[in-house]
Amino acid sequence: MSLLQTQNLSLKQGDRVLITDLNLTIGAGEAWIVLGENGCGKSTLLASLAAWFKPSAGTVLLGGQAITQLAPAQRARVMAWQVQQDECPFPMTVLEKTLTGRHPYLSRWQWESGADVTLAQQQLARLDLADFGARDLASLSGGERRRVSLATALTQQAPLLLLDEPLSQLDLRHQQQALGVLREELQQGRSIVMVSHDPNHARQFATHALLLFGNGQWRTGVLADVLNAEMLSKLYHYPVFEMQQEGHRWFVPLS
Ligand SMILES: Nc1ncnc2c1ncn2[C@@H]1O[C@H](COP(=O)(O)OP(=O)(O)OP(=O)(O)O)[C@@H](O)[C@H]1O
Repeated sequence: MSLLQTQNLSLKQGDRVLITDLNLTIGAGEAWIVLGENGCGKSTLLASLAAWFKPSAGTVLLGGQAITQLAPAQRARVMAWQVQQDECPFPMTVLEKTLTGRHPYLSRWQWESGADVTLAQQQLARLDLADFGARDLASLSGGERRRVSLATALTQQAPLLLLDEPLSQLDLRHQQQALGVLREELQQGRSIVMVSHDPNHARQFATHALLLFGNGQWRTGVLADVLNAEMLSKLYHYPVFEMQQEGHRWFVPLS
């Protein structure tokens, strides 16, 4: 059975049609990269997969059940959603923020356990944030805060990760580190849907791609079938060419 499925999902923002009749099936262990121009609907799609944004038509099934019929805590035990802008209105330490990833497993007045704290600290350490636990979240740089938000999603230990530009604001080394962490998550059987603005990230972790053209049209499939220079040129309305080196493919914009 698929982990997440959309059936004829259509999304609009105001009068603008973003996605029409999307049929997507995400299985265990699959890694999807979602690509498309600014404003084409990537975040809106993730929000609808997380039952936060109401589609204009169609359904989202999580573990075979309509997502709207699952309670928020039930959904959150299956799916962790890292949003694009993760502003926190309250003063909070990095560890407190990361521990919110355990909230789907706690009852109303229950405190996090020692095991929860250890798990959160482990996720911080995987993203080079071992010494940041006591820091005020508001004092962090943009890239550091982005990594805390990814660590929070990882702490949720959900089978499916919906990640909205998790690598944005990360420097080159931390991007590679985060991609390594995501590959480890895949090896453990988790599934990932990741929005990115760099088609070259696909090569490093993805099995499948979803291309959104911003006018209702979309394309899905295994990476080799969907990702090529012609398709990316069409997607970005800009000429892209493909370079091959040591068996790897790279997509480069023509300048
Ligand atoms: N509340 C709203 N009312 C009207 N239009 C909206 C609203 N929220 C978003 N939009 C528009 O919907 C479109 C899709 O937005 P979305 O955030 O999903 O794009 P995106 O593909 O994630 O973009 P980016 O790459 O810039 O993050 C954009 O044109 C945006 O301006």
